[in-house]
Amino acid sequence: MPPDLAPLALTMGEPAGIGGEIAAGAWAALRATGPAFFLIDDADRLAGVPIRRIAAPEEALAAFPEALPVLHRPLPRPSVPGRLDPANAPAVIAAIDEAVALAKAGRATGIVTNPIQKSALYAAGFRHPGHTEYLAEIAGTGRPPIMLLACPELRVVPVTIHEPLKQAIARLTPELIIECARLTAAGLRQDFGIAAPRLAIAGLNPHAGEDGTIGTEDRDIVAPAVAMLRAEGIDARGPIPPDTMFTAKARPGYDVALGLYHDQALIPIKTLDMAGGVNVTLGLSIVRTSPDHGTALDIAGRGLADPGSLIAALRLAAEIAAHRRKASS
Ligand SMILES: NC(=O)C1=CN([C@@H]2O[C@H](COP(=O)(O)OP(=O)(O)OC[C@H]3O[C@@H](n4cnc5c(N)ncnc54)[C@H](O)[C@@H]3O)[C@@H](O)[C@H]2O)C=CC1
Ligand SMILES: NCC(=O)COP(=O)(O)O
Repeated sequence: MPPDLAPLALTMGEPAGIGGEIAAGAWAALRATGPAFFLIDDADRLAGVPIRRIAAPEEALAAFPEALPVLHRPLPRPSVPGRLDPANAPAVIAAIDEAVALAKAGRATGIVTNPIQKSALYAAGFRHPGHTEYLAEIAGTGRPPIMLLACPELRVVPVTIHEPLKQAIARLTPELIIECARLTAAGLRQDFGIAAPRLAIAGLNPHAGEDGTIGTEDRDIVAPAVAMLRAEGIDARGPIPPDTMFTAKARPGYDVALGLYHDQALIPIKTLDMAGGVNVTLGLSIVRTSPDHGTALDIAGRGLADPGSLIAALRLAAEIAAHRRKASS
């Protein structure tokens, strides 16, 4: 573990979910190798591993090999696994805000977010569909955020994110696809060190529309977007029939697959590697990753939660930070 690097900041996520358990599991897996991180959470609710309360992120590196460093932020009400409590929602959001502020100040190398229960935050007045959109507001660069999910065998980006499917399809335009593709290509260059990313863009309809005979969106929206991207030098292909673009044979042919809506992009990666998938927000001023799964309220507190995706998220955040450091040196 390089001694001079700031640690990563890990947020509490939904206190009734599995965030605390997987944070403990991730610490146990990474304590000897890093990357080092500290958790912003109520230290009193954490169990199973040694905990070290720290007063500042700068104390985390020394503590990390021996105990999980925690910036203690007491919850208004004790958390109960599986039971949502709206009184704790402000603390969940405050942990995200604090992690972002620390990353912006260079006191954290990046942020890794534990899953939030979106409906619980909406009920408490949170106005953003998820972290991705919230982070774009508080740590964005003026461009739309891109949600990329990555596992060793596949990267995917949904062009439209958290919105009803009907609305997502109605909103599809060549411009929307082009903007998403440009930002994705820039993100892969900056954060993954891929000099000339190859983009595969899914079709919308069965067989990518079969020459306009099974829906016209592929011909009229996706194909012009691909042509424009190619004209400006981006290695884009599509519209590709969505049912075959994720096969083992097809995947090595591209660096990222753009799905036109949330589930078109996320179902393949979660099916392929739920335990190893990582959610990354491209286009922020800070590094942000997250496990690919949600709060798992159904298993919270039962010792069943797999920390694999969080471990992968911590490792990937450190790798992305290293790419950014290299690019700026
Ligand atoms: N980045 C984030 O903050 C995310 C938050 N969510 C939120 O999570 C909440 C629940 O969403 P669901 O659709 O139920 O998805 P989920 O991922 O929480 O659960 C789906 C299934 O996978 C299992 N599972 C999830 N993570 C696991 C792990 N680490 N180990 C073992 N089993 C695991 C659960 O027990 C459940 O059976 C929603 O409010 C959703 O918005 C969902 C995805 C990402
Ligand atoms: N389905 C992925 C997801 O919900 C991720 O949301 P977030 O990272 O934007 O909170």
